[in-house]
Amino acid sequence: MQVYKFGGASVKDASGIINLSEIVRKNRETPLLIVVSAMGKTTNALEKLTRAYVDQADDMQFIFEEIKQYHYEILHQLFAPNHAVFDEVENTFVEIEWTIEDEPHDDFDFIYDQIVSIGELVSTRIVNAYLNKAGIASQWLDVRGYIHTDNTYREGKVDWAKTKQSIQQDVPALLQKGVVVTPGFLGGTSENFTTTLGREGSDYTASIFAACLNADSVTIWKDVPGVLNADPKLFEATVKYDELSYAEAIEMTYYGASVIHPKTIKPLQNAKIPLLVKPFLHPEEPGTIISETQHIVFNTPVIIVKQNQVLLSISTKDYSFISEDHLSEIFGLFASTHTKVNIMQNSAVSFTVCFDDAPEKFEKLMLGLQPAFRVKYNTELSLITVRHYKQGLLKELTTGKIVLLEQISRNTVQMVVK
Ligand SMILES: Nc1ncnc2c1ncn2[C@@H]1O[C@H](COP(=O)(O)OP(=O)(O)O)[C@@H](O)[C@H]1O
Ligand SMILES: N[C@@H](CC(=O)OP(=O)(O)O)C(=O)O
Repeated sequence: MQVYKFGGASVKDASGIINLSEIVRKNRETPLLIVVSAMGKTTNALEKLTRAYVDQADDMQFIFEEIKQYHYEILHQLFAPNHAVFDEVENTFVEIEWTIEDEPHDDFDFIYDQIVSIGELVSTRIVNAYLNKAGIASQWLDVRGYIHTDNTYREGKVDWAKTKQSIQQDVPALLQKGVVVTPGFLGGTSENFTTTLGREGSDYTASIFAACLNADSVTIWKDVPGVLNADPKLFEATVKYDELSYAEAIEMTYYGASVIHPKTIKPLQNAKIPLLVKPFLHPEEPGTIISETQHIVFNTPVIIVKQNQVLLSISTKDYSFISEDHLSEIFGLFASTHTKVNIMQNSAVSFTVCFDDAPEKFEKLMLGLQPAFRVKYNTELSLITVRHYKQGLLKELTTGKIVLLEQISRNTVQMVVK
C-alpha cells in the first residue's frame, strides 16, 4: 500500500482538489491512504480566530465568517447545492460555534487545538466527497480515533503502541474497499479531546500511518519540483536533489528546511520506507527520493534559512563563571517553556543561545531568567545553516550582513546574522 500526503498549497482551491483527484485516479493499482492538510492558509486563519476568541476581540465573528466563506466558495465550485457535503461541513463549523459561544477558559493550548483542528476536519470531508463524486470510491477516517496522543495540546506526543494497534486493526480492511482519506496534523487523547501534532505536522501523520501499515512508500505532493538545495522563495537559482539519504534529510529538516516536517523521517527510516517528494502540478516528474542510500556526493551545498530568530545572551550578575548548575537552571527554563534551542555557545561568564521568536514563550523565559541572570537579546535575526559548504558561498551569503555568532564543523556552518 501507499500513503499520499497533500498539503495546504495543493488543496487551496477547487482546481487543486480536482488535480488531487486526477493524481489519485492515475495511481490506484495499490491500496491508497491519503492524508490531507487544511486548505491554503486556513490554519493561520484559525490561529487568528483562536486568538480573537481568547481576547474576546470585536473581529472574532468576522474572522470566522471569512473562513466559512472561503470554504463555501470552493464547495459551490465543486458540488451542486443539495449535495450532502454542505451539511457535513456546516456541522463541523458548528463545533467552533459551540466553542466560541462560551467564555474562554485558561488553557490556551487546549482551546487552540479544538478550534484549529477544524481546518483538517473540513478539508478532508470536502476531498472525500469530491473523490466519490469523481467516481473514486473513498472513505473518510476520523484520525482522532487512530493516532492516540497524550494531552500535550499543540504538540501531542504519539502513543505508538496504541496507535499501531488501532491502525492495524481497522485500516487494512478499509483499504480493500477503496481510498481512505484522513486529516493530517491531528490526534486524539484518551478522553476523546482533539490534539494537534505541531505546526506543519501532516507530513508526520503520513509517516505514522505508513510505519504502522508497513507501506511501500510515502509521497508528499508539493508546490516545488522536489527537495531543492534552498527555499526557492528566498533564493533565485536552486537545484533539485534527485536522491537524498534519510540521514541528510533528517539533518536538513532539523536545521529548518520547512519542505518536510522534522518528525517525518525517523519512523520511515526505522521501517525502511522510501519518502518521495513530488510536484503536484507535474505528477509525472520523478521529484526527490529519500531512502537508505549512503553514497551521495554533494556538489551543491544545502542552504537553510530560519528567519525570526532571537539571540539571547545570559550572564551571571557577579562575573562568576557560568557553571553546570547555572546551565542546568537555564536548560530547565528552556524545557519548561517548550523553547527549542537552535544553536548555542558559551564563554567564561556568558551563555548565548538562539531560538525561534515566540512572544508568549519568550516572556515566560525572561521572567524565569531575570532574577538570577543578566540578559541581553537581539531579535529579527536569521539563522543560516549551510551543509557541504564552500568558502566562496559563505562570503556571498553574509555580504552586507553582520554575523553575530558563527559555528563551524566539518560538514556544517551555522551563522546568526542581522
Ligand atoms: N529545501 C527546500 N526545497 C524545497 N522547498 C523548500 C525548501 N525549503 C523550504 N521550502 C519551501 O517549502 C514549501 C513547501 O512546503 P509547505 O509550504 O509546507 O507545503 P505544504 O503546505 O504543501 O505542506 C515550498 O513552497 C518552499 O517554499
Ligand atoms: N494545517 C497544518 C498542518 C500542515 O501540515 O499543513 P501543511 O501540510 O499545509 O504544511 C499547518 O498549517 O500547520
